[in-house]
Amino acid sequence: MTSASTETTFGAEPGEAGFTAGLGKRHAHLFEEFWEHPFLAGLRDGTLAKEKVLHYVGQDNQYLTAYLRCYGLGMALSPDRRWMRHFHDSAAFILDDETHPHHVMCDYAGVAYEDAQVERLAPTAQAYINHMMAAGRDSLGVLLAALLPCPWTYTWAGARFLAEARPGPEHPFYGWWEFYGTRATGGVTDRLRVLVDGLAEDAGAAERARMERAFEDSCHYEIRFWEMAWTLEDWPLRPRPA
Ligand SMILES: Cc1ncc(CN)c(N)n1
Repeated sequence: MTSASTETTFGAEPGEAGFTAGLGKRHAHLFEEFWEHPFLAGLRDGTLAKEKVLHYVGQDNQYLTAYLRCYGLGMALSPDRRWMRHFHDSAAFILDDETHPHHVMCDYAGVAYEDAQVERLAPTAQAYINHMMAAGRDSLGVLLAALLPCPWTYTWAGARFLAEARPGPEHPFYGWWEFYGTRATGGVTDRLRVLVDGLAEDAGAAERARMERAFEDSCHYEIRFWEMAWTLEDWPLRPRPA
């Protein structure tokens, strides 16, 4: 990508005819599946079992740590300082702001944030992380396409729930929905979409196809991440004969 096109892709709104708009249309069914998953339904109606919430928080903290490492890969692939500024600011958002939804969940479960942390990754969280890290060994476009469903699915669901249900502060997960559903957090998705659109414009057909596959796989992983928390997924061993 040239620095001239970098200039035009920072800070704008994603276009309706851009690459990511097409991704959103072609993979809309995955967003719906994400929305309908019982874990997210439980976040909507406030009935989630506390142990599922805590399983999610422990795994998600590790996931976001790995996501930050992917920003490090992005930093290494950055063609100029504007891109570096993007990764720097995005990392600060995760480190300083995105701990808030986890605190909301820990309050719900009545457990201190520090006590909700785990070291061992569940299979699905590990697989999602491996997928993002592999994308970081491809190109900046493939990396960012793999990273895009993370903010996009959550901010899309957050805005939808706030608009449809208008939850109040008495809702047990109000702070979680409020965080992901506000326009400020939605801006994270918009900025990333603009960057991916710019990279896709400059990419050849083969790279664009890898970008789409990386995006689609991450959408699947987002749904599986709910499933991991819902089923308390671990590394089970089959019972061995005595
Ligand atoms: C797995 C996952 N995906 C997305 C988000 C929202 N950034 C998150 N916290 N965790």
